[in-house]
Amino acid sequence: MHVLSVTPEIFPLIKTGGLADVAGALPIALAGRGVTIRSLIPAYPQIREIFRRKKAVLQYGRLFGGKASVHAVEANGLDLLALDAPHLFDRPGGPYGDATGADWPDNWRRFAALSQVGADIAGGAIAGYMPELVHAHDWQTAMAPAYMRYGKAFATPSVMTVHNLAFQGRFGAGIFGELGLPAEAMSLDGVEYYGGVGFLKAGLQAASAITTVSPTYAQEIRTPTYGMGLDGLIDLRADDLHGIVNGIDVDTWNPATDNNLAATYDARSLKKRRVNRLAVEKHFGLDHDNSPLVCVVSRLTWQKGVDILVAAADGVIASGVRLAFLGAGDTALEGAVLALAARHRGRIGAVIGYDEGLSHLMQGGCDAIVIPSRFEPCGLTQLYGLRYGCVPVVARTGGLADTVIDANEAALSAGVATGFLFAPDSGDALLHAMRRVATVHGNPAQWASMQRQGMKADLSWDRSAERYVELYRSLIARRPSDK
Ligand SMILES: Nc1ncnc2c1ncn2[C@@H]1O[C@H](COP(=O)(O)OP(=O)(O)O[C@H]2O[C@H](CO)[C@@H](O)[C@H](O)[C@H]2O)[C@@H](O)[C@H]1O
Repeated sequence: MHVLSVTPEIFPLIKTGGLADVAGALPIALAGRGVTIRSLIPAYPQIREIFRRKKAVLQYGRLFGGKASVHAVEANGLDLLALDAPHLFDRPGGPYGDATGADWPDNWRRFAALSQVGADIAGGAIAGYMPELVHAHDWQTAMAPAYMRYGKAFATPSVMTVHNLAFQGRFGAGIFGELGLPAEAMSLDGVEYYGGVGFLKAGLQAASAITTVSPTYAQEIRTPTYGMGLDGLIDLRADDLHGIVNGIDVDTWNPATDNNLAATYDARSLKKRRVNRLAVEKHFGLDHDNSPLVCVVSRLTWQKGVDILVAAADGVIASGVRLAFLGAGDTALEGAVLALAARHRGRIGAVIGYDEGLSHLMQGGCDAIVIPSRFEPCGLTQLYGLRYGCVPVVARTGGLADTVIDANEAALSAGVATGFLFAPDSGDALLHAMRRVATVHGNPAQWASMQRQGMKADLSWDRSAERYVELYRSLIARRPSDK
């Protein structure tokens, strides 16, 4: 089975969040199951470096305002098709904005171009390569199914995965003329969205199937509370909606072999985590004591609810817990976290920035990881936490609710608890959960048993990979007229 994945990020080459982890892991997880995935990604500066001398497999005299070409290259075990369009992608800064974090004003053009090329490839634009299905990720590539629908590849099935409904790619109606779509596409069942153009909306409408990254979130987004304006459309497509929980790369995230740790360990040698804890304490300027050390590794945005934790922090510290923050994002939230650390010297530490290695050390050294998200499609950091014996303390929402077993009395006595759940969007509930953390942590045998229980969980891609294969297979088997 040949699948073209169209993605704006792919781990380990370019990552701003969890989408990259998933786009990077799926091709490898599916390779042993008879599915060959090629990934089309923009040639950002760091990607350009790896294909310098490769011949183009596809060329455009003009693609959204400039010359472009597609280059096939293998890197890190991934089969990549890099879209080199220097006028769109060869810029300093991040994939979506400049160094200050401000979005590029032509993002609609950049990601329409990526999607258009995906649809062209689906239509046979690369000699000798004809994908049987296209898999798009989030708004940045959501126009691929739309371009397919109105172009040559109208009969090729497509999957639209929602990693984050909060980013929808909404633009003014004025861009429509430049998208190169037929006039009829500017309609309710096309790309039109509240009078403008909606990229994600267009993808959700056009794709043969929609997936999101956990069963609970798949149900949540059919409701106004979580649907962010798209619930009506998603609910209409409920028969084509699938919730497939993310796996993790259990080789990259393995405490027994992880080079980022001061000491490696496994479920039988949990005591060695102390060495990592000491390293975290040093790095964050925290007191050395036996109180629970709880970390945050997160983008600092409204979604992640870190502001709720900041507001409840005085109470959290009073309950005897220490906090270590690693995150970047909203400037105001970054400032609030730094101010908190200054106010609770020794009890709260903060590093503002993105540091993959440090995130591993924190999972390997902290006692728990707190994730107070307002909504969470799946969440990966709680899965890394489970794998590393860093007990997840999570809001009961989306994928967090699907992957953590709360340490209530019944679960504790049955020995099946793996973490702590609390009602989302509530500082009181969060504080109560932290108090429970402090209590259970005070019983080392019980705590260690929870850690081991989490470490036993199967977090690999095995089961979910099988579900993607089944979905791909069923879509490919459908007649085009059933689409
Ligand atoms: N400052 C920092 N330094 C180092 N590493 C950092 C970091 N901040 C975040 N990370 C890392 O980035 C990734 C974030 O993954 P998440 O699943 O938490 O969220 P994200 O919201 O980006 O992804 C969206 O897509 C994913 C994938 O489908 C869904 O799991 C999720 O719910 C959805 O919101 C993790 O690998 C984490 O370790």
